[in-house]
Amino acid sequence: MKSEYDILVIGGGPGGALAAWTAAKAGLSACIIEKRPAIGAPVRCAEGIGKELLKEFMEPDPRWISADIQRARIVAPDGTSIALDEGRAGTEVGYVLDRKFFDRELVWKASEAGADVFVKTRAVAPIIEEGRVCGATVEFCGKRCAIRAKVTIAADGVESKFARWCGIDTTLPLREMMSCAQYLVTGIDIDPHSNDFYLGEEVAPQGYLWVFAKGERSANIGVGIPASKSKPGMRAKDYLDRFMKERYPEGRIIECVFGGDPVSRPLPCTVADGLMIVGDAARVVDPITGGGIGNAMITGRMAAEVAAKAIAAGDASKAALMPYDEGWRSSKMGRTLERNYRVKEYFITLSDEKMNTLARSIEGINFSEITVMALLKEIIKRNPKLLLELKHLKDSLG
Ligand SMILES: Cc1cc2nc3c(=O)[nH]c(=O)nc-3n(C[C@H](O)[C@H](O)[C@H](O)COP(=O)(O)OP(=O)(O)OC[C@H]3O[C@@H](n4cnc5c(N)ncnc54)[C@H](O)[C@@H]3O)c2cc1C
Repeated sequence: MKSEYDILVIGGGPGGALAAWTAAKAGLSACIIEKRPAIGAPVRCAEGIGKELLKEFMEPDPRWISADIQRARIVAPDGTSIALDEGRAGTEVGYVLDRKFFDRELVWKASEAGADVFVKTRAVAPIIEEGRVCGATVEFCGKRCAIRAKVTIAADGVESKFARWCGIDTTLPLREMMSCAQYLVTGIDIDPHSNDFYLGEEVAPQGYLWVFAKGERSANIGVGIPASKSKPGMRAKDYLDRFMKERYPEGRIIECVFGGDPVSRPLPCTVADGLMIVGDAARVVDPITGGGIGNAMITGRMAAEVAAKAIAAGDASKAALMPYDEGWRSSKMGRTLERNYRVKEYFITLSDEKMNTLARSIEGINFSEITVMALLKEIIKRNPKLLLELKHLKDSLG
């Protein structure tokens, strides 16, 4: 293990992999450390990703795609179903990945480009000198050593501690952390090309339940509810078990996933002297869908591009790294995150009755685009009084 790199990346998920891959392609020395013994496992994700977003990074490969999704269904509390069909529409449906292989592929690409990769290697503390982050103390097989870097990229996911250790306030109210439970289920009758979303107080209060096809007779079936709502007997797992019993009693559970998903605004600042924060650690997760794979990749790539320029100029100060923070915030991704946060804050206040009314108002419509925006515009068109309730969203809705 070398003790000095241009870029040290903490975490081998999609955000970290893209940061290291981009840095290595730019000719920088880069290293990823991952605390788990294997990249990509265990999976803590429903594995859905948009097609266009994925293609920005890689051509889809059947080795790491479990299902090609062509339809989506949103099911309101009273069973009213809004069908979205890719044949007639754009592409916010996409693929269901096999993240065990997908994450490995990304890290493999980083390694092929020249990045070093160390698994079972955990960052235990930052190295901070004169207020500047200069790398991390890492633990590997019980031994500790220092890895110094011109820029350290915290890509340590939802449980991120690194940024906090560097003095950044990363506290998150419980109501903005989704508590999730998911089963990989086989032996069930499903539409193998559909992703379904169920809403309502009975299935997932202030959250949603998903059935994401994983193949002909398999699906990721999961529930996310705000951690603040999770109480004995009303945890995400309880809602999931009830749904499974009612809908898929024949299903065989071959994998369980429990984890958190932030649905907050992103961190107020994602850079410091010598430090950049990407992916879930920066909380760039879509507050409506809870999706963060693509945004982790976008921020990972963008961080490394800015870091490369800063290193070339011999200046890795906060000011020199700031174009990363400004860049993603003003990008389409950053604007969508802000808009969807506001939309989510409104939608979690809706009663089941109101959700049913809104769903019924757009039932049977042929959408020309499958996007949150398209759905929202149609809902507003059919329920103009909503505009009063959504006054604060007017600017972002355009
Ligand atoms: C139940 C569930 C379902 C989800 N479904 C979807 C979905 O369908 N679509 C979607 O887009 N997103 C989904 N997400 C979110 C998605 O999983 C994340 O947004 C995505 O993985 C973020 O990538 P990342 O690289 O930022 O972090 P991660 O993928 O979490 O990677 C971070 C890595 O850092 C490592 N690490 C942490 N601390 C250290 C340390 N101190 N030292 C070394 N390594 C460390 C971790 O072990 C981990 O491997 C879901 C999340 C959950 C919980």
